[in-house]
Amino acid sequence: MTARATTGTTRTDRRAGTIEDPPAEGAPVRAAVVVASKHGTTLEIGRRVARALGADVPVLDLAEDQHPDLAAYDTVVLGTAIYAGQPRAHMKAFAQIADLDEKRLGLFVSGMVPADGAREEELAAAYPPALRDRATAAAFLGGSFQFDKLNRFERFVVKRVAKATADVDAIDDRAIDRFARELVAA
Ligand SMILES: Cc1cc2nc3c(=O)[nH]c(=O)nc-3n(C[C@H](O)[C@H](O)[C@H](O)COP(=O)(O)O)c2cc1C
Repeated sequence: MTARATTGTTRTDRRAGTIEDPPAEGAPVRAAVVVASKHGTTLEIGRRVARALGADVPVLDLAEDQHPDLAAYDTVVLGTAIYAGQPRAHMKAFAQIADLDEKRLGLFVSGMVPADGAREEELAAAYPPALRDRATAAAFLGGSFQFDKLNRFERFVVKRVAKATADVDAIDDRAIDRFARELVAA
């Protein structure tokens, strides 16, 4: 499996397990965003978070069994999509073993449950308690349905559960800005 590391837009594939091109020597950038996305929305949110944090913040789309080396970064953001109330399995696995003790930490989830729904529960369930307790910023940042990316079963679930029959963009840019500001203010 390869990983995709990007800075805001598109970069070429990267070697699994590392973020190549750490910040250039002397550059002020010390943050990285690691996401687990199935259909691309969490990756897009990760890119927006990265842009809000500054120039040249890399975004890594985590692949299965991947353990990116984050030693070069003092600030790390983890983001995962939520399916059936659960985070992506490979983010769950990575969050359990990643060495993030010394990092300023941001945690987010991408989902489409409505505002009066289980957002806090989904966020709370997505990451280990030890990470949640010491996260500087943690937030539900919205999501989207893009029907052309969903398989037949997923379309069925979305129509049935979310009552959506066409694309919905509910990425929460205000929450993204707030999240990034909280993270850097600490
Ligand atoms: C089959 C299916 C199940 C989903 N289940 C949930 C859910 O339980 N809670 C939620 O908040 N969002 C749920 N969503 C919405 C996704 O989390 C949302 O579309 C997200 O932005 C997808 O991110 P991705 O494109 O990075 O995979 C579901 C979407 C699909 C297609």
